[in-house]
Amino acid sequence: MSARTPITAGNAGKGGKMGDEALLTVTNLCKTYGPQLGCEGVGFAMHPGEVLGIVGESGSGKSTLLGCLSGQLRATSGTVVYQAACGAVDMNRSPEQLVRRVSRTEMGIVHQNPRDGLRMHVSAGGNIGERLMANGERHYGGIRRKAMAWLERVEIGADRVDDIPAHFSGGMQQRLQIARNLITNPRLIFMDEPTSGLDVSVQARVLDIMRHLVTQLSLSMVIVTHDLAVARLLAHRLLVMRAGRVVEEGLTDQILDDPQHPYTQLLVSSVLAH
Ligand SMILES: Nc1ncnc2c1ncn2[C@@H]1O[C@H](COP(=O)(O)OP(=O)(O)OP(=O)(O)O)[C@@H](O)[C@H]1O
Repeated sequence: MSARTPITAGNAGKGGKMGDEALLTVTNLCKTYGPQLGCEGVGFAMHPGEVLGIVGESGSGKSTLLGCLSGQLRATSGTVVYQAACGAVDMNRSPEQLVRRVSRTEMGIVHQNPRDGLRMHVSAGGNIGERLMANGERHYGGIRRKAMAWLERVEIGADRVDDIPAHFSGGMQQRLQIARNLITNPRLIFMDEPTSGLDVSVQARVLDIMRHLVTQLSLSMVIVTHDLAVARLLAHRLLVMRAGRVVEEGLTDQILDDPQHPYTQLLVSSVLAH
């Protein structure tokens, strides 16, 4: 693997403010599906306030890695230790109930397909509000007010609060997913190709909103994308994956401006050629 400048508090660029203690520490992570390799030998540490991009071609293991990091998939071996408010939690070995609780209260997941992250026939307000209820809020009026404020924050009019996501455009559905995930003040957000199904102009708006929210809320984020422009815009640091392994990692601008690994060079040059 080609490794460069380790990320530290202070060299983040892109306005990131990072804490010293790792939020996520991944060691020798491996996931297989029967005989099929998902990912192997993955290790890195991620700090609070950091945006980590995972890039690579289709089938390189990006979604598998994201699934293991977020506790949605159990790894075959290795560890993913998340520094939760209650202490360190191994997302792969801790009891499922604890992993689910930490995931619900401290993490958020924005899926590539809004159908995986939204209830399409529940109102927009209901989609956002149920996250607050799951975390113990019971005051209906307060939940509705907060839901409407978050709709405005992601540039969906508060007057759409009673509409169902099935009646929203693709860009609105992704912005609703973002609101649903951020309303509970998570510390760590996972995004799996959040803009890949959208038109370029719609993508730009969603990315702009994400960029502002990440900065405003000092969020930590892991974003999977095959789009290097998205990675350049949002990520402080990149992991480049190929055939299940991380082949290069480093600060985003360094990797994209001066790729060291032949595979990364190919990836970058194929984008420049378009
Ligand atoms: N449920 C599964 N059962 C069997 N093999 C799987 C499963 N999920 C993923 N794989 C395999 O694991 C490898 C990595 O797949 P993964 O979906 O993580 O890649 P990816 O980089 O996210 O691809 P894409 O960009 O196309 O979503 C592939 O060879 C894939 O076929």
